[in-house]
Amino acid sequence: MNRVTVRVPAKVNLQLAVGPLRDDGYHDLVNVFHAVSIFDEVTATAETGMSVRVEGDSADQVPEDGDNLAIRAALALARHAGRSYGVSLVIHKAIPVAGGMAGGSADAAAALVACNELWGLGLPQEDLLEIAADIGSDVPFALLGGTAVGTGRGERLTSLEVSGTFHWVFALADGGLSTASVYAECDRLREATGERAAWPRASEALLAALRAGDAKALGAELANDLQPAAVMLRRSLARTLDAGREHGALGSLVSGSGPTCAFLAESESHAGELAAALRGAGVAREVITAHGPVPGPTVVQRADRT
Ligand SMILES: C[C@@](CO)(OP(=O)(O)O)[C@H](O)COP(=O)(O)OP(=O)(O)OC[C@H]1O[C@@H](n2ccc(N)nc2=O)[C@H](O)[C@@H]1O
Ligand SMILES: Nc1ncnc2c1ncn2[C@@H]1O[C@H](COP(=O)(O)OP(=O)(O)O)[C@@H](O)[C@H]1O
Repeated sequence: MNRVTVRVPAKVNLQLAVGPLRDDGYHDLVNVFHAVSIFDEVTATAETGMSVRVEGDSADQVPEDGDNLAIRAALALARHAGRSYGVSLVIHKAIPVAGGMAGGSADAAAALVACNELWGLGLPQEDLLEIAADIGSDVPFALLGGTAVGTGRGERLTSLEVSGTFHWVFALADGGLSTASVYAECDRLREATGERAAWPRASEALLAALRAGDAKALGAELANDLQPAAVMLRRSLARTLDAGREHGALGSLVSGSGPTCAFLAESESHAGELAAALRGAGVAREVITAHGPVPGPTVVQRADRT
């Protein structure tokens, strides 16, 4: 077998509590991650060198060199194994780029899973999680999927118990936002307003809503400390969020560092109606529906190269 294809989901953050800036330039977080049914696919084929090609939505905005997070993941795995393996990676993108839905982290996680299998390494999840944390704060969750709370810079994970399925609408924006700039804007706003960053804590009400599968209660608890910063950097998001509330979303928030906005619906049919209303309101480049939680990276095809 010399070709493996892995499907990997996007995430939305249900709670993102941002603590003070640390000496290493990161922030301590309570980050409740939730994997949703928008998927990239990464195909890894055995080759002598390392290469990456990107196809699909906004492929032109993704680097096809050593800056690509999937290639960085493959290199880190080869280094961990102590061998100079090669691989050609083809990424089919559907997750919005620089949209606060961790598409790059998802591709890195998919590359770890695909190359672990392609190269016959058989490394346990524990080792992959450690390699993942060195690539980016969101990459460990991208390996795990489902719903989980991340502490530290988001890399220390505990899976959460969730009942049922939640139905979401995502409003995709034109262009992305840089994660580092949004954290920096959050610090700037706090300094300007004299607000002291509290030590981040998980919301018990949010965790209870997840356990109970109670969409209404979850909608009321959605919270993102990066939202004011994302809205400050992209003023049009305020109108997008308002439109979701006006059209009956149970809860609305910016996903992570944005600019994608997420709206929680009561049911699959409500999500369809809400999506149609948001399209009609003209407040987004594109509006899509999805559900969560979904599992992390999944091998969808193993084949011999033809
Ligand atoms: C905000 C979140 C929410 O899940 O993701 P996105 O919404 O961008 O996808 C994450 O915290 C992003 O995680 P990730 O995109 O992996 O960030 P990293 O590559 O580790 O860091 C990029 C930059 O973000 C800032 N950063 C990141 C994580 C953290 N806990 N504190 C930070 O201050 C730092 O400035 C860092 O240099
Ligand atoms: N495989 C990849 N997919 C998407 N972006 C990538 C990838 N590898 C590197 N990047 C870079 O990472 C940046 C942030 O990507 P992404 O993970 O999509 O957004 P976010 O951090 O907002 O969730 C992009 O602007 C791009 O330059």
